[in-house]
This record gives sequence, structure tokens and C-alpha cells, in this order.
Amino acid sequence: MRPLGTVILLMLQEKRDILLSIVFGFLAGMTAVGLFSASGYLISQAAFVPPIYTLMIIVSIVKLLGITSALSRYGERYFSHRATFTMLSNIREYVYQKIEPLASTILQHYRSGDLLARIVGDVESLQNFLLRVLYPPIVTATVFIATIIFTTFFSIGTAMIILVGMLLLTIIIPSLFLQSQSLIDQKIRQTRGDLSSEFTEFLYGYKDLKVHQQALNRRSEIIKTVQTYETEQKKAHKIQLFNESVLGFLSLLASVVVLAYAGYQVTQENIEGILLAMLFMIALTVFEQTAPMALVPHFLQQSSQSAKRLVNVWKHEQVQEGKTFINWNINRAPSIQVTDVSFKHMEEARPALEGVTFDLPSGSKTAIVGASGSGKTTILQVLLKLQPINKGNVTFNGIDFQQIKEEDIWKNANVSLQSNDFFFGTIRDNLEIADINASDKELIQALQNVQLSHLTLEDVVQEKGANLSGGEKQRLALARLLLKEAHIWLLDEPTSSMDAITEERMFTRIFEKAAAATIVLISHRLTGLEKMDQIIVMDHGKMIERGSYEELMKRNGYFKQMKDLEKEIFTS
Ligand SMILES: Nc1ncnc2c1ncn2[C@@H]1O[C@H](COP(=O)(O)OP(=O)(O)OP(=O)(O)O)[C@@H](O)[C@H]1O
Repeated sequence: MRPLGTVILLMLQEKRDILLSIVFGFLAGMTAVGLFSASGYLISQAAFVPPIYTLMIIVSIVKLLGITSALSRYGERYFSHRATFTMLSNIREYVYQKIEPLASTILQHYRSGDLLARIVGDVESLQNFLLRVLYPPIVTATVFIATIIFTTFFSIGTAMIILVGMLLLTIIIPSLFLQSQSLIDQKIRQTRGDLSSEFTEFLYGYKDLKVHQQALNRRSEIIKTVQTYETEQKKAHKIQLFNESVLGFLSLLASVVVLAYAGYQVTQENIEGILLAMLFMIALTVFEQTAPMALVPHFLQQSSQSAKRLVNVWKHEQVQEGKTFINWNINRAPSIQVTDVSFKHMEEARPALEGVTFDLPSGSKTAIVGASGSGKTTILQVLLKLQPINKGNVTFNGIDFQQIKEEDIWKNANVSLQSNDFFFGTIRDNLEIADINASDKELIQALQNVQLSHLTLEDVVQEKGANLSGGEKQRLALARLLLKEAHIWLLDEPTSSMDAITEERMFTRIFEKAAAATIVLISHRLTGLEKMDQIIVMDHGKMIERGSYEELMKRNGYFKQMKDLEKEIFTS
């Protein structure tokens, strides 16, 4: 389905409000035309000084039309805006549901700031789709048709001029403006994305930029982008104002043409003079109503681009689309089989994993070691379905993991990645992510287990845990793991920022808690691996050795060489 088609479908969920907007919009338009034409007629009649009772009826009609017009306009605004806000929230929910499962792959192609600005901006510009693209033409067309039919009773020529003026003002001239407007809109969107990315990176990297004395440079770059953004916005507003003024002037001109034509017809006695003011007022009012139509092509293009850009975010990532999943519930540690798995990051020449095969028996403890960049983290990402494999397969308890939803794997897994996220709030907020129902006693116990007893549950955690040390962050992350029951533990260097004694204690806690679980531990140190059931050695994306500690030491291969090297460094 075309992107705008999806938006229309989401919008049609609010069909009652849309229908009411159209009905009230039509009523408002017709009563406005009626009000002004009746006023014109009233003024002309009054000029002949007729008996007052003959004017009473027209005066009452004018009053009634005035009130009805105001009430209908209110109804139109109320229902159209209500439909728009509900539609926007439906779109936001839809977009979130689409991108949430694909977040990790999507973020490989976009800078997070750009992605956020893009989604927020594009969803917001879709508010114009209903308000300015979809229902105004229906309202204008119906009001217009009704007005032309009404005018033909008095002057067919005037009705034809209104028709021609309408076509000119609503279709032909706006399409001429379209190109200049769309060029500047494109530039604005691009600059908005750049600005948001630069600003996000500036905030996250502020400390590093300060240390390297680059903060001021970056700041002036951001200021330059802000200035460009402001200049482009001013330019866009100028273009829009110019277009609207030209259209306003032309619609007035069209009314003057109607007046001139009708005036001439009066002199020719083809039209009664008393109708002249009425015909002019009809033209003025009806052309006034074409003003929103002038913006339709512009907003149509903007909405269609926004919808396309939104869909493009997830279009190429629909790895799960159309697949059926089984209901995966486990009550004990699963066995995991990885067979001939290869994976290459997009736009990378070298695969991150190549023909990797190993098995993890139920409840086994496995360590993965290897040089930096050898593919260790990628293995965990593959097991968590954060990266779609290009070749090979993975089974959990003999079931192909393509049939298992990511959420079902995550639900059963305790995961510690190299950088753990912490949120602005309290220690309690950050621990409750693991178990919302945990009691204070359990939370405090978890803190004690990771040697963070000096923290209280109410202590503040700044954004990204900025007020915690590297080791504290890792221990807080471990406290979260200790609060959650899981049958699979995937740990990526969970103790890399800790001293050797604390590390030893943390591992003791982990292995106590995860005694029955299937554990995969990525380790940068080669000490303490004797207690693991197997060690997988990675090099340049390939598994080059696998076996127990004793087996690898006996084999005298890569692992033994690394062990000897480590010993040499620590003893020298
Ligand atoms: N998002 C990414 N996009 C492109 N290439 C990536 C990405 N993440 C990792 N890589 C590449 O994939 C390869 C394997 O990376 P991986 O993170 O698995 O290594 P690692 O063994 O865990 O390294 P380290 O010990 O330094 O954490 C590396 O060559 C790396 O450059």
C-alpha cells in the first residue's frame, strides 16, 4: 500500500468526526454565502425605501444566517481538530509499533537525533493532511457547486466567471507556486535533521568535547546550523506569504471582474439592478473560501513526502513481516545450537561472523574470548535476534529461532551489554525496570549483593547514569540482573570496570543466581575461565578453537598462546 494510503486508513478510523467536519464546513460555507448575498440584496432593497415590513423578513434571514454561520464554523473547527488530534495519536502509535521491534537495525542507518527529529517532524506535518488537504476541497467543491447552481438562477454568465475564477485560483495558480515551495521545504527538513543530530551528539559528547577543547568549535557549528535553519524558515514564510497575497489579490480581482460583468449586464438590462450588490457579495464570499484551497497542493505534497519518509524508516527492515511465530514458553534453561552462522553489517566489506558453529547445552556455562573486533558481541546480538543472520541457523531447544519472537527470547534472558542504560530518576526507578513488583527489601538486598549498600533507593540517578562511576554502573546493571529470573544469561564483559576482587565477588553472585541457567559470558580477561564448561575462541569473525579450559591448554593453540602472553605481561 502507498504510504499516504496507510495514513488515510488510520484517518478513516475517525470517520464520524470527519463526516461531521464536512457537514458543518458545508453549512458554514453556504450560510456565509447566503449571509453576504442576503446583505447585498438587503442594502439594494433598502435604497428604494420600501415599507419596513418588507425588509423585516430579509433582516431576520440575515440574523439567522449570521448565527448559523458562526455556530457551523465552530462545529467544523471542533470536529476537524478533534479528528486530527486523534489521528495523530493513532499514527504515533502505529509508527512506534512498527519501529520498536526493529530499533537496533534501524539505528544502524540513522543518527538517533536525526531519526527522532525526522519521526516527530513527519508525524506532525501529517496533521495538515486532514485539516488542509482532505476535507477542505470537499467542502469548497460542494459549497461552490451549490453557489453556482444558485447564481445560474440570476445570471449564467456570472456563474461561469465564478467557475473559471475558481479553477484558476484553486488549481492552476497554486500548482505554479508548488515548485518553489517544495524546494525550500526539502531544505528545511534536511537542516532540521542535521541540527537535531548535531545537538544530540553535542549533549552526549559534551565531556569529551570539553576535554579535547572542541566544545566551542562544535557550539559555533551548531549556531551556524541554527542560523541556516532560521534563514530557510524565514525564506519559506516569505514565499508562503507572497503566494497567499498573490492569491488574495487575484480573488479580489475575480470579484471585481464579476462586478464589472454584472454591471455591464445591468446596463444592457439583462440583469435587474437590484441583484448587482448580491451577485458581487456572492463572488466575494465564495472566492474568499478558495483561500485554503490554494495551499492544498503544497500540503498534499508535504504530507505525501512525510508519509513516504516515515515508511522508509522501517520499509527495508521488515524481517518479521508475514512470519508466523510459535508460542515459546520455557520453564528451564534451553539448549542452544548455532550452525554455520554468518553475518555482515550493512555497508561493511568484511563479515562480522563467518561460518560459526557451536552448541550450548542446557544449563552450560560458556565463555567467549578473542581479540577486540573478533565478533564476540555480534554473537550475543545474533542470539538476541538484534541482528538478522545472513546464513546458517540458530535453534533454541531444537526450534528454529526464526519461529520465536524476539520478545520471547528477551523475556527469558538476563542481558548485560557493554554499555547499560540508566534513566533519569532514582535508584529505585532504575532497579524496578527489572522487576516492577520487587519489594523494597528485595531491592535493598540486590544493592547489597553488588556492593552498592552505600546507595539508597531514593538516591538520584542522572541521565545515562552520569553521576555513577563506571564500576558502579556495571554493579547497578548486575543488581538489575539479580532481580530478574531468567533461564539464559548473556553477559558482555559485565565486570570490565571493576577491580579483580570485586569482579571475583560479582561472578560468585552471578553463578549462584544463574546456577541452572545457560550462560554465555564474553570475557576480556583469561583468568577464572577454569570453571567454565567450554571456551569459544574467536578471531576475525571465525571460531578458531572450542573446548574446556584443560582441553585448550593441552591443545597448545591460540588460547594457550594468549594465556602465556597474559602471564608474561603480568609477571614482567
Ligand atoms: N554497528 C556496526 N556497524 C558496522 N560494523 C560493525 C558494527 N558493530 C560492529 N561492527 C564490526 O563487526 C566486527 C565485530 O564486532 P564485535 O563488536 O562483535 O567485536 P568484539 O569481538 O565484541 O569486539 P570488542 O572486544 O572490542 O567489544 C568488528 O569488525 C566491528 O568493526
